[in-house]
Amino acid sequence: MSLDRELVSPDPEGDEQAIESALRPKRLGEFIGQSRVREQLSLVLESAVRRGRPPDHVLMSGSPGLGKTTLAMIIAAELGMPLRLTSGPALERAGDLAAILSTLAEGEVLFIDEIHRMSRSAEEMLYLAMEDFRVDIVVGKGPGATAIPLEIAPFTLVGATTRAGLLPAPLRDRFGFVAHMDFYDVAELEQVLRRSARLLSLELPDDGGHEIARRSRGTPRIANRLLRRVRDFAEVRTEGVITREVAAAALNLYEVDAEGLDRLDRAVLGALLRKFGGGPVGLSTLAVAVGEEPETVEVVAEPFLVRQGLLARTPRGRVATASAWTHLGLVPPPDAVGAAAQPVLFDDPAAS
Ligand SMILES: Nc1ncnc2c1ncn2[C@@H]1O[C@H](COP(=O)(O)OP(=O)(O)OP(=O)(O)O)[C@@H](O)[C@H]1O
Repeated sequence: MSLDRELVSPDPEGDEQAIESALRPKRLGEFIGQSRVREQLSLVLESAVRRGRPPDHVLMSGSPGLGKTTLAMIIAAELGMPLRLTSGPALERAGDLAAILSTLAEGEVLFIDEIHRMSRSAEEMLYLAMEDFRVDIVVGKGPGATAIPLEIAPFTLVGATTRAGLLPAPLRDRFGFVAHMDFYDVAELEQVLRRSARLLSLELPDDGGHEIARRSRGTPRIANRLLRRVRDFAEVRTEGVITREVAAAALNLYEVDAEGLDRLDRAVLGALLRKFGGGPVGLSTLAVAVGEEPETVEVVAEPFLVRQGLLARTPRGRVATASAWTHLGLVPPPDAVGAAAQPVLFDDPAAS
């Protein structure tokens, strides 16, 4: 079945997950943006194919929805190898990982999403597997425990993390290629949207695409999601064409503002300004104030707010910039961090 038919029949509204996966680019040539990562990766892959050997292990870091899973699938496709998917939280015990590693075929690509959330014992097993293609199976407990070495087939590990800083150095150092995925610019997101609109048979004039792209928080997954919400609006309330006005009206309805900030972003900024006078405030306190987990605030909201120059991470805690005050229609205090000032970008545990 062609991709178009798969998407338009019999029930295209039925399964958003299926649509999202159908919209994934399948080969490196279709992958939009991240030009440096694409070029570097294509060299790594091509030389591996020429040598007939699995390429070095690949680590990808970046915010959620920037295309890490998509790229892992592309790596396997470009190598012509199967892909096995798992995630850090699923590898609670070393045995969970051993069960996967011992059944990998030669050259297979193993993708571990959220690799920073793997258990310590699984992590230690992975060191040996990555380096020597071997695992030690421990039999028995206490002083009588014995490690039985088990050869595994040479494979390529692709790890993805939203928080590269949390990966222990011994693990990070075992990756031969590290790809830092950045937020996409508006023109790149317009390209993503044009491609998705074509696959979904939607009419998306350039001005409509531009309006959705600039509200997509630099993230393809959000661009595709907003496109689906705007499509709903266009189909129900208008003739179906996604003009700039239609896109703006739909996104206002879904509480995505002109800069792309959503409810969580505005809640974080609102709490920072109204409850803490613009900061500095620690991450955990801020998270409690908005009723979210610290990790959600830190991984989902903050990177975009920092990039937009609305929030700064400082050694003393999170601070709102002057632009944050104006964005929420408030008057910045005279000592607010200037919007032009460079935010201090580092994570200080003392500030959390
Ligand atoms: N470069 C790209 N070009 C076109 N579409 C893309 C690109 N990157 C991502 N997408 C789209 O965005 C969606 C999300 O991508 P993906 O699931 O790979 O992100 P992710 O970084 O793995 O996110 P998470 O870490 O939250 O799982 C995909 O369905 C895909 O269609």
